[in-house]
Amino acid sequence: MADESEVVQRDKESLRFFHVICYRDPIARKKGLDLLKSSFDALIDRYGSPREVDLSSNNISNGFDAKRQIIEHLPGLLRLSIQCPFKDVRETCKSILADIKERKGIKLPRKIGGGPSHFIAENDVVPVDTEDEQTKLLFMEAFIQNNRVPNIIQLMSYHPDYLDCFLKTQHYLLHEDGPLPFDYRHYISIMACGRHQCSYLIKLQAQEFLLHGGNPEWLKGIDYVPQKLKDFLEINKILAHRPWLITKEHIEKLIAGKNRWSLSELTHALILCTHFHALSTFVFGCGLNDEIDFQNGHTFSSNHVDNDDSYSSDSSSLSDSANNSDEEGGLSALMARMKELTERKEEELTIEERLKDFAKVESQSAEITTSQKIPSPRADILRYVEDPNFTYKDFAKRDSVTEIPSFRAQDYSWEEHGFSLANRLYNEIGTLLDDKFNMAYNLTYYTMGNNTQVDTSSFRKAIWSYIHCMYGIRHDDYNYGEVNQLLERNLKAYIKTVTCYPERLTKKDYDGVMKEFKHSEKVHVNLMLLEARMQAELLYALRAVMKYMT
Ligand SMILES: CC(C)C[C@H](N)C(=O)O
Repeated sequence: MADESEVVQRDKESLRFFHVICYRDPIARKKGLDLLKSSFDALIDRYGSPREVDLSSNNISNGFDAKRQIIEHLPGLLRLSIQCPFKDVRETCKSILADIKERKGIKLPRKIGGGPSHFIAENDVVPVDTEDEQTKLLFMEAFIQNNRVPNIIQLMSYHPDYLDCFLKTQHYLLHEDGPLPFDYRHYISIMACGRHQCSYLIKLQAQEFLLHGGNPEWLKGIDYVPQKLKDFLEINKILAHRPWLITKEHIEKLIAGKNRWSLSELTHALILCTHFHALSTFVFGCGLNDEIDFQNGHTFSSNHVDNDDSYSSDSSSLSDSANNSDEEGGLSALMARMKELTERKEEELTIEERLKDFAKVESQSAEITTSQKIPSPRADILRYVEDPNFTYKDFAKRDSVTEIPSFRAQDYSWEEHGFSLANRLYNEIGTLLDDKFNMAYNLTYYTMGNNTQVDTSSFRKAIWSYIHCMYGIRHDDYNYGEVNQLLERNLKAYIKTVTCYPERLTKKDYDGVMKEFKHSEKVHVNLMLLEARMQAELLYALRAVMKYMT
């Protein structure tokens, strides 16, 4: 087997190799495709010859012989032949593959895993070659930004308006002008995903890290990175699992420390890491498969049996009620409760009553047991993580209840405070995030399962508020009694697992909740979980920055 640095090197070459086609402009793309085709022609011609191949035009010659190069690029070609929004790219790659097989008899890899998610059947997902104009443009955008349409993007495309905001923000955070250098951005993303053992995103970010000139040594783990990055590990850890513990001293330590983070750099880093913590929850919540060209995404063996059940075979589930098929009355009962709440006049609750309701939801949440399937992190993830046993702990069970009161959203809210501070320290990001939060919060199609013209706002609000509640954030004007009326225990358990312990979620958990919802709606719920959690983390982080500054 190749040693690790060789694998890293190979990834890098391969990415560069395929980078030549990532253009919106068809003429530029055509040039790239011609180059790709002629490169492979040259490789095929020299196949078997031990001579080094010189493809100096895109500088990929690195001592690999032609045969090895061809084989190493096959997974990439396979990916492009299937999962690219540009037809010309798909067709060219298909013909190159056919050529390789025909002229040299090389066995081609096959895709495994059936689509972007192992929770959702492939033909229930929006295809990459969709005819829908808006989605098509978004896929093209995503392809140019990421050199691929990642599974995660394909899944989000159930909700194109949201995807639009998402792509803009992620592109801005990772690829546009900003306080942090590119290698730092991708490395911080990797460290963030490490907190939830999200190897899927780690692999994607490691590729980007290399593509943007990152030092391959760093991918050996946190012992190989500059101290400045290491200093960020602690705040990353706390933010990921117990953000209420962040204080201005954490900020101070980084700003005034030996390795001096500027306030802008730190803001960039904090936003990046909240973005990737939250994104990790989405990856697990929707059961994303590895990309086709990742090791688990394809096979060269002809007798490989697709084992899509590998995730569902797990017998542990969220809670006892997971086995209850009728979910406390099902969708019609839920809709009746929603209707009742909307029609009932706003109850005049006293402050004490509201506080009590909040505390009740909070302590009930602490009683909910989540999936017991605790995966042990693999070495390739652990190397980016410090103190892996530090995880979410119920806010209601925090050690110093008196010292850490719940977070009053009215005292420090996204709209009034977080938004402008973010914009001030890192130009424009506040606006982008604001659009994305609003989109996720307000998105509705007025449907629920097979029902149309449904006002779903109370249900969506309950989800959002419940997540904030698990992180100790209280909205004065919300009636927390609604959470208990609208979110049955099993759904709460799912929300808690995805949000706080995403790495523990199983297919059975996904199948066991919101049974009458469509997959697109389950993904919709997951998008809300992602955004509400990101906002919760960010509120704590920005409040600490504000306290440091004043
Ligand atoms: C999460 C879903 C129940 C949302 C619903 N489909 C809506 O249009 O609002």
